Amino acid sequence: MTIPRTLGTPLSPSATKVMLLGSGELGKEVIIALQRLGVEVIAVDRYPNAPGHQVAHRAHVIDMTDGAALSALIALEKPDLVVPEIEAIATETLVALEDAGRITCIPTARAALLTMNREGIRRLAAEELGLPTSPYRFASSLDELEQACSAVGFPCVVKPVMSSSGKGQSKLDGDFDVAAAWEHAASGSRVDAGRVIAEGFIDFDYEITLLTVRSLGADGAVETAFCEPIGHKQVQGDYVESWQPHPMSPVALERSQEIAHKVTENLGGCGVFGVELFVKGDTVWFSEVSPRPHDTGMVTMITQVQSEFELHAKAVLGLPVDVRLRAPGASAVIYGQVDAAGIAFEGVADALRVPGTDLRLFGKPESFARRRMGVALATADDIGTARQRALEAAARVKPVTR
Ligand SMILES: Nc1ncnc2c1ncn2[C@@H]1O[C@H](COP(=O)(O)OP(=O)(O)OP(=O)(O)O)[C@@H](O)[C@H]1O
Ligand SMILES: NCC(=O)N[C@@H]1O[C@H](COP(=O)([O-])[O-])[C@@H](O)[C@H]1O
Ligand SMILES: [Mg+2]
Repeated sequence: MTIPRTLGTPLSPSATKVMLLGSGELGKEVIIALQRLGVEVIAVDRYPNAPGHQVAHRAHVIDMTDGAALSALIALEKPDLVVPEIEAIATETLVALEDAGRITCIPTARAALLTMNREGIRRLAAEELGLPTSPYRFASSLDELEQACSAVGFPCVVKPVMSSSGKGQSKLDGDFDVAAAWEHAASGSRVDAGRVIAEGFIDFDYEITLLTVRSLGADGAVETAFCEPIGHKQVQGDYVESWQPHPMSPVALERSQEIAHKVTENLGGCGVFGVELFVKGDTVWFSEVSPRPHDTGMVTMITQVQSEFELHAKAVLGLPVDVRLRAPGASAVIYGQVDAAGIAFEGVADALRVPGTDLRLFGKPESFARRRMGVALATADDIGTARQRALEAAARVKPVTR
């Protein structure tokens, strides 16, 4: 791992160049944080005018799952750091380039490869690291899925091995649901691997994202820091609300940090990781991990001294980080609600009249009813009030067609 420890001037021969692979709402904020440090940023996504494209020095549109196209773009731009922002990338190409010493991938190319596919990260966590997870089986056909579901038992959750934000995911209450779940998984997979995971349903009290930051200390050794736990609510596998700090028993917090430490240490490198955990009483299960800022972590834009995006930008550049909470707060998602290009947002002023609130509108060129187009943020003295404020602000923003 080679992390640049001096920073140059953008658009000059001394520039420190960072390439984001994926430039959605999360990448946009990482780019803004990097720009503030005078980093030259190259934003890549699968479609033009992605949110991060709009704030970067240069933008490229490629199919990031095409290894040859990815390799050619990296050869053209020669970034000091390659920062994956989504999972659907030709990660084997990243591993090959990193092995050949041609790139430094954040946090590591192996982390990007393992977390792209649920099978990679689940087998690592459960079988190699011995972390507690839901029972699981993998299946590559409807027959295999039927056997997998009866092995893990009902209710269970079926997901494509390659998908995110709940796409292609179903909860099954009995064996009558299996064929529909197989079909749904095929439609929601981001790369058609024809493979799914069946997981036993965990009846948790609550779920959290534990943002875990690996950064370099003064002696050059990697240090691990944990943000306050983020609680969240998911609908159909997609986050709709998050808040920080989520109250936890000392034992559950300690177990969560132990799990997060083990998995992030194994994945290695520097940067922010979003460790997803299910909690019931003092029992904690590992669910999955993003080796990058997490959607539920958008709340940190209002709650923390340094948001998860600033933490990521600093950590990947080998700079010190500060994970302190500033105030309790919450986030609520603003969905597109309409299917149209170039939508407008009414009610923004009304939304910002809710005390303690702020907004992010991502600037996605095309809206879909269930596409995340923005987020409302709120602080308050307690998370209950912060959640109400964020929900109220989000509800006041009305996407309309123009
Ligand atoms: N085994 C399970 N038991 C109970 N609930 C589950 C289980 N698996 C998933 N869920 C619920 O579905 C949500 C989404 O699942 P998961 O994180 O695996 O999907 P994802 O598509 O990777 O989402 P994202 O990319 O947004 O993290 C979880 O946060 C949780 O609320
Ligand atoms: N759970 C992962 C996640 O939230 N990823 C974020 O969503 C964008 C894709 O949005 P889109 O599907 O609307 O283009 C990604 O680029 C990333 O910022
Ligand atoms: Mg998840």
